[in-house]
Amino acid sequence: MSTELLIWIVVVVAALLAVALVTGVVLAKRRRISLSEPERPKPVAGGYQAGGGVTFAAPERVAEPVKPAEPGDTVEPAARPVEPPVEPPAQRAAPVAEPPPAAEPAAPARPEERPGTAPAAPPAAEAPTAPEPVRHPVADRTEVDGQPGVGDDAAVPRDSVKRGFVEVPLPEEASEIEEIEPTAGRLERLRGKLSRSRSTFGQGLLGLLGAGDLDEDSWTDVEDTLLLADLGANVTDQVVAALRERIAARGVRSSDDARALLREVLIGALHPELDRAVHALPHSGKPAVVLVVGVNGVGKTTTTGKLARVLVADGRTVLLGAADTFRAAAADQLATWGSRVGAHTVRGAEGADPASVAFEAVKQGVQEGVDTVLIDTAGRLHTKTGLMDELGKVKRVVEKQAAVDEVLLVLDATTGQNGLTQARVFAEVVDVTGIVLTKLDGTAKGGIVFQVQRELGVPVKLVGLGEGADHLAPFEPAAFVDALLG
Ligand SMILES: Nc1nc2c(ncn2[C@@H]2O[C@H](COP(=O)(O)OP(=O)(O)OP(=O)(O)O)[C@@H](O)[C@H]2O)c(=O)[nH]1
Repeated sequence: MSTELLIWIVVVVAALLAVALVTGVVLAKRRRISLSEPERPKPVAGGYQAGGGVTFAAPERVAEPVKPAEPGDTVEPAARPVEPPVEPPAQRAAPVAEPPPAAEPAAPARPEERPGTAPAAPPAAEAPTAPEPVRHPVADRTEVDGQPGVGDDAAVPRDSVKRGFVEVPLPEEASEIEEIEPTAGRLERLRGKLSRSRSTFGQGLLGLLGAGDLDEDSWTDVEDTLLLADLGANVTDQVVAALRERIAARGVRSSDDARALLREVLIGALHPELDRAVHALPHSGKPAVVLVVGVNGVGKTTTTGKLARVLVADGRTVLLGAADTFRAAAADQLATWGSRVGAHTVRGAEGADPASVAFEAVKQGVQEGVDTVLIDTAGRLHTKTGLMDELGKVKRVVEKQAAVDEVLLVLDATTGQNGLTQARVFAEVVDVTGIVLTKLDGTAKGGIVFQVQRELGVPVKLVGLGEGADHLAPFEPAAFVDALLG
């Protein structure tokens, strides 16, 4: 081989090596670029199984672009202008910035006028006339047969003058943020709390079905047991029909057979396929907004606090909005829950416009970049129109800042049919996306879960099983039925 040929071979090999080297560097760079894609601080789409056991999700839909906050945003064009503030009660006055006197209607209580407060709901363009300030009859608790009234049954006038948003100090911070019990398997762990339901419902049915041949009288007893446990006529018919059909097809020879069959039918009646994720994850660069609605006393504030704990335990940041301005203690209660988990609470003065507090809460939530804003609302309105007006306004005003992802209707399981009546009223006025059934520990009528879901066509997502801070569990049909059957 000539020297010249050797030189050519060396040159060609060197050139090939150089090309390979350059290609390698380019590919490596490309790979680095795709790797260094700006990391999202938090997942913004799709759901995930929370380590805590409650499933949280961001909504599937792409949130519609929301309008930036503009002057006049807190009040719809047709809505009443922000009215002059009422003097706060003396006992609450301490560090609360004094609102301007009612005699100056053109200067409603606006947060930007207070030192250290971000601008909130600006007043409507038109200056309101000066109506006589009227106090909310806070002491009035509307009761119907011992139950809180709703819709036309409630009697609290809402035409009183509303005060604007007022920043007040939070109750003393808890000395240290509390340890939060993991929520995985909570329903199982709280199984004992359902014992009253269990004895009436599960054990009674198992006794009847496991007793051998069932005659018409036995089926009537099965029906009665289901009705007594508050399953309601429709669900009872459905469950009995399914049991009769399957027993005829397969027969029941042992108590294990009876248990397996009953379990299968009851789980089916709870529609395990429904999406029970709580839509509380941020999306489109904004916090998720969860409205908690329901009549007074059902456990809205407690549930909001417990839910904040679950989210915080799951590594989320939460801001609470105390839009239940009807009762000052409700805001104190919520702020205390917040301080226990390190969540900030935005609140207004007693009797303030709930929509302005909700607006301010979501605004601050967006500014602070929190994951979730939980808004506790009031449910004391004297007519269905009043309820619709107020909840509709809260929702509309909030949506100027960020989409409302979840409307959780809180129902007290111990109120039976009254709870269902409330549920129907709320479902008519606001688009309920999930139900929280509280006080299941205090009733022998766990069957209300079946009825509520069927009536509203909305899944029960969470259940309250006690007054304890961690007594809120995700609703899982199979675990619930197992708890009932013992
Ligand atoms: N046993 C039991 N009690 C509960 C549960 N959830 C809430 N409670 C209690 O129910 C009572 C009322 O709860 P709140 O959270 O104040 O109810 P609310 O709906 O916010 O009431 P208002 O602010 O008056 O509208 C409190 O004593 C709670 O401790 C539960 O799951 N089980």
